[in-house]
Amino acid sequence: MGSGSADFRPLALSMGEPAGVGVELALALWAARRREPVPAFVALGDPAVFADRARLIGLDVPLAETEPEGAPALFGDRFPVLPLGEPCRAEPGRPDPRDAAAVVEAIRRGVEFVHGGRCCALTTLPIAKAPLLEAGFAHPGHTEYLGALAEELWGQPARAVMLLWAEEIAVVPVTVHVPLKDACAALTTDDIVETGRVVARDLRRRFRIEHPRLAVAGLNPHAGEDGKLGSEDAEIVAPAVERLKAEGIVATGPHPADTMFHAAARKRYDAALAMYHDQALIPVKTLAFDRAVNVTLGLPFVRTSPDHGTAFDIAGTGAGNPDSLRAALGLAAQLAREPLPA
Ligand SMILES: NC(=O)C1=CN([C@@H]2O[C@H](COP(=O)(O)OP(=O)(O)OC[C@H]3O[C@@H](n4cnc5c(N)ncnc54)[C@H](O)[C@@H]3O)[C@@H](O)[C@H]2O)C=CC1
Ligand SMILES: NCC(=O)COP(=O)(O)O
Repeated sequence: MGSGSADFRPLALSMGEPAGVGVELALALWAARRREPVPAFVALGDPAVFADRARLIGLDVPLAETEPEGAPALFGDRFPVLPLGEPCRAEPGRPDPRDAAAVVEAIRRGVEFVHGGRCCALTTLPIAKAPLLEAGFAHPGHTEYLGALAEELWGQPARAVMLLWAEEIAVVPVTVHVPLKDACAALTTDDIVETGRVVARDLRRRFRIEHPRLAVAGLNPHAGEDGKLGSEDAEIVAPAVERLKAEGIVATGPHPADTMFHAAARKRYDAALAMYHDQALIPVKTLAFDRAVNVTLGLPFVRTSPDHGTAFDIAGTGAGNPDSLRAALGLAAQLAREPLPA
């Protein structure tokens, strides 16, 4: 199915939050694989979570426990799953912080499989941040954790950057999982420049855009209105744009964020750099909620995710739309196939 021939390494698919919608979206995509092929993956997590959810939503999905190497050949007939961690306790829609270790383990093992050449890339099912943080997890999201894992396993510094990508829009938040008041206070010229460098490099290397055009948003209304509505645009953002340009990166801004995302404006850039999480994610989720993919740039491997979260309100109903996960799996397989230019 898709790349489900035995010649291909599978994608690693981490279980995500076992109470969330991700589990059933993966099952639904597998169940529909003959109509709409998906790249072969191996799900990493508690097999009972997948089996119970399939039963609950009325899908006939035979599971097969396997190591990654066995997944491509199995994929046509069985849903491949590699058991990890302890049995999970969550019920659909009701997360249990005692599952945190298993959730984190699935992500870590996925990265290890990619590092070891046993999987071609990682796609993550959504996690809920609160139960993980409650259980003592040290990172506010996958992005930050993946940066730390990359440094640990590859032994080189990694600046993990969140890109939300769809055909019609691509956005990058410079500050990510940070409370808004702290994001404003923490924003620095260096952060914008370093993020811009990663985006320009990876759009070129991974997305094959030869001269990526970056549009940098201002922080304040009307990008500060000549300093009358805040000084950060002139003092922090504008110097970052100048530094990126001086390095030969095509960058413009600071642009008033409210007028950067309409159709004509989006034609002028390949990615928008936003100064905080919602400035980036509101436009992409408004325009392309069921298609957009979260891609982590700046890593020595490919990681994608659907753009949405755990959707506890519909978990266990079978009503979730799997299209963003389908796009995430497809993009991961596509990016992993492309050899990286120097
Ligand atoms: N990549 C990840 O791990 C992500 C995790 N999250 C986490 O998810 C949790 C819930 O976040 P929310 O802000 O509520 O966002 P959410 O995306 O989980 O849900 C927002 C709304 O969209 C709907 N929705 C989401 N995915 C859907 C799908 N596939 N089909 C149909 N409807 C869908 C939900 O039912 C809900 O009404 C939080 O803990 C958040 O941290 C959020 C975004 C990404
Ligand atoms: N809102 C996007 C999001 O929270 C996803 O973050 P991550 O877990 O992929 O870092």
